[in-house]
Amino acid sequence: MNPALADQSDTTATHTDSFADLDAEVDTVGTDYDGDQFDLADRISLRRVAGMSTELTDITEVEYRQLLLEKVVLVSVWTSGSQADVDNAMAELKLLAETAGSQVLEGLVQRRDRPDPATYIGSGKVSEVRDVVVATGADTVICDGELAPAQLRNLEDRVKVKVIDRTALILDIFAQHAKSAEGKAQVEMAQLQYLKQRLRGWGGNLSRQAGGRAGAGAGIGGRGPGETKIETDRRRINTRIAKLRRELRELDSTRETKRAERHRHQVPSVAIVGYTNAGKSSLLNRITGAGVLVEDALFATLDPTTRRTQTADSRDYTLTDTVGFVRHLPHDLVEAFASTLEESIRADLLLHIVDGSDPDPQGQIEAVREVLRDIGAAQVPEQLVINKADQADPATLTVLRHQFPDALVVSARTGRGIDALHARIEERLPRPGVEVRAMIPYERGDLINRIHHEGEFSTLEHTGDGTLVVARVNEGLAAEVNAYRLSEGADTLVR
Ligand SMILES: Nc1nc2c(ncn2[C@@H]2O[C@H](COP(=O)(O)OP(=O)(O)OP(=O)(O)O)[C@@H](O)[C@H]2O)c(=O)[nH]1
Ligand SMILES: [Mg+2]
Repeated sequence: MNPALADQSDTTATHTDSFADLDAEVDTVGTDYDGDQFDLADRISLRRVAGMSTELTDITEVEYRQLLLEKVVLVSVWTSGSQADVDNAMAELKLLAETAGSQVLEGLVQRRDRPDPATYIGSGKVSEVRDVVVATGADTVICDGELAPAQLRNLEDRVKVKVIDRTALILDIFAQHAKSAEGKAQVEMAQLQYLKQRLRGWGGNLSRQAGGRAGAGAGIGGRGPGETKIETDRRRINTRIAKLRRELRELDSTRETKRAERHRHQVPSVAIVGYTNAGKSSLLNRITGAGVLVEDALFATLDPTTRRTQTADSRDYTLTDTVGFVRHLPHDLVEAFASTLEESIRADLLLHIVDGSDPDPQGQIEAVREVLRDIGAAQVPEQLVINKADQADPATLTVLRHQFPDALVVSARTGRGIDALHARIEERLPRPGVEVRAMIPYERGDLINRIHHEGEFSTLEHTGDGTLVVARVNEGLAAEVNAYRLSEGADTLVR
């Protein structure tokens, strides 16, 4: 082992590997055993060494952490779980980094009981990361997880390139993908909230300043030329957040109007939720022919799309495609996307789509359910739908079927299982609550039409006096149909 890499201060074993050999054996135990590390030179000889390093000379350049990811080194701390878990997590981080537009040069994993409070990875390992950064010409280090501002700062000071965490990475992907005014405002707000906590020097500096100024007699609001950049930035950020919040409230009221409209007509709603890239948009397209963007990319969909469609027995319902979830979805994002996510909370049924071909579908299910709990949608009835059956390992499908007996197995691509899915949606949609018996005159064809879309017929008979109807309808429609009610007591409230 290269002595320069030996780290006496770390008591945990480390495994360092590149993505080319993520499958390599990892040693698991040992206190000061540092793992079967490849000699750095060997490791690097396997990869293209980038010609130039974009080292930052002035640390203030990274102050704002505006991301321009190009050549990155991934760093992760492996605290629990199996080798497969850590591989999956690293593979996902790699996919996220690539989705953000960067080229991944190396993946480094350190096994520790918990991340180092000061530097995330063991402080001794930091110089190893620095070596890799220099040797590969990486310009960014991405850490898996959400790091404390001080951890980011310490790491950045020592590896001397930009260091970002998984949260910032996800925020960046969202920023790149946001298209609608609402989506853009939501992402910007989340980014600003994140940034606000991470202005360099924030904290100590400010209190010193405030004390100094108070002593000099400057009152609250009397911020003059003497204020620090950090303070100015913080105020600018707060002003911007307040403005975004107002904008979002306005945008939300438009959505609220539409939602109220649907509610008045009591159209049942189904929301498609699930892990990112599970095939939610594909399924919306398959069911409604919506033509929504489908992409083999994480977070392709950020704006909810709602389509009206029908069950086989002609009842209308709406189907909404939503933003995908991911493990450890940044809390600021969940908060900023609250209005978008509300579509799910208010739905009558959630179609929870799972990618059956993923290495860890159970992990995806758990992560999605966690976010659902977080946004208060845990009470909404959920239908699990295992997608990509055409691509999934049959053995995995068998296990999933066993574990989740009510789940449906489908393929949005081939159409397999879609009929059963239609039937299941029909079965689980809330039924209209009022049964009516009425003789509807022929000039009220509009009522028949509405019952067709909003209710369920059990009898529909054309007679000399009009159309004899026995049906279940919602309360609003029942009030109108009641004008032609056949006999007292024939309609009963059945809830
Ligand atoms: N083999 C196979 N691929 C599928 C299936 N359904 C979707 N895909 C592919 O999976 C990728 C993601 O599909 P999307 O429908 O965009 O997934 P999504 O859940 O909407 O993803 P985000 O909006 O990014 O969260 C695309 O490349 C699809 O073509 C399926 O049943 N089988
Ligand atoms: Mg999508």
